[in-house]
Amino acid sequence: MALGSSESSKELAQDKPAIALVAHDACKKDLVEWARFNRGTLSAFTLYATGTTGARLEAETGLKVRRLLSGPYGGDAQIGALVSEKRVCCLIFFWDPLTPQPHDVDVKALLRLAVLHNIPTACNRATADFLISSPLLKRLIADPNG
Ligand SMILES: O=C(CO)COP(=O)(O)O
Repeated sequence: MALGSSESSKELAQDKPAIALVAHDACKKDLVEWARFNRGTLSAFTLYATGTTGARLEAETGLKVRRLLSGPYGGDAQIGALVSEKRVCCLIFFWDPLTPQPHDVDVKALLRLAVLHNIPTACNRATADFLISSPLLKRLIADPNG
């Protein structure tokens, strides 16, 4: 998979569980704030994000992010593939309920795949708080393959 950010091969080889992070433009500030607040926990995971979301997360939180394509250019579809292969344990997707998106079909497909493959998904900050503080997530950090 083509990744946008440069990481050492050592980091790529680490067997950490992975989380996917995505936010529409109106929600990016909220996601960045949430990620900054949860920086410690998130650093235990490999983080994937769509292009612009990932760039903001890296710049504003210091977290390392594997950046995929921007959402409207296929990033949601790439996250959908990770979800379908169960390569991410959670999806944090702050989607904008007030603005039409040119790639709405991709957004819908991603959310459908997350439900289909039973991937825990947070679409707002309150749910993301529950997810990130779940004991199940802590168990996954301790045993990524468990
Ligand atoms: O459009 C998106 C999700 O549908 C997000 O894409 P960006 O992170 O590239 O803005």
